[in-house]
Amino acid sequence: MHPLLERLRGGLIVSVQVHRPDDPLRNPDAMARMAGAAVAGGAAAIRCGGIGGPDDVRAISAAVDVPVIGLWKDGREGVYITPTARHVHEVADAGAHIIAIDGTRRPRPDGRSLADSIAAAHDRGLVAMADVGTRGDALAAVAAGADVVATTLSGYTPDSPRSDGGPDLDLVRLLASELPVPVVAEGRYHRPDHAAAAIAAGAYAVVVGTAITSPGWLTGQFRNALPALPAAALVRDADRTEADA
Ligand SMILES: CC(=O)N[C@H](C=O)[C@@H](O)[C@H](O)[C@H](O)COP(=O)(O)O
Repeated sequence: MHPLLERLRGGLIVSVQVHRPDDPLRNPDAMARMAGAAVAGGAAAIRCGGIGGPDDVRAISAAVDVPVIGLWKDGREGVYITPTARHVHEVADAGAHIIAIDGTRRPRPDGRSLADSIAAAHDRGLVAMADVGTRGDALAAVAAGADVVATTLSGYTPDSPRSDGGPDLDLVRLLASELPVPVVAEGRYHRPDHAAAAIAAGAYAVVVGTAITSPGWLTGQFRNALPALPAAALVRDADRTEADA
């Protein structure tokens, strides 16, 4: 096993990404500070890049002393997580140690294969993490050379419907019992007991993103726990009369 992966065994990997172009935190320096805070809290590694791509990976790689799993989300449909070998090279140039790559069997925007993208990571001396949605994806990704498999895309691909909004622990359990490479649990681990359950299910490490690094999401959790505001308090500006102004 790659020595870098040894550092992740049993650990919490924190995903530091924004998900919307208009997120107020969409800024490489803000992301680097968020990553620093996660490391101070005990993160074994940082997963980062997302729609910020190489700029965020560069800022975070310079700011933290734990392994950096870099990715670049380019596009919104189909294969968009580090979708081609060109994206792999740019994330590698930005300083990532591990490259997260869409590891599904769907067609890629440049018509090339997952094996090509993994070979690009290996050419740079880096670890290739395949983000999969199903057992079939995972087996194909290992055959294509993936060093580690993550359950990131379970619930986000047409052949992996999301059942209840929670994490896919069944897939973690299945892959951990079958694959010859480490399996990382990722996707909708929103509570500490979810993360513990992932390790108990055989995950090598667990990634938590939204529940730690999205203040907007966290705010919504608290707001939604409060009783609904009375209708009178919900009058919108558009509903006000001139006399109100
Ligand atoms: C499906 C997809 O594009 N997942 C992305 C992959 O990097 C991120 O948007 C997620 O935040 C990340 O996987 C962590 O998951 P969660 O935020 O649920 O803890």
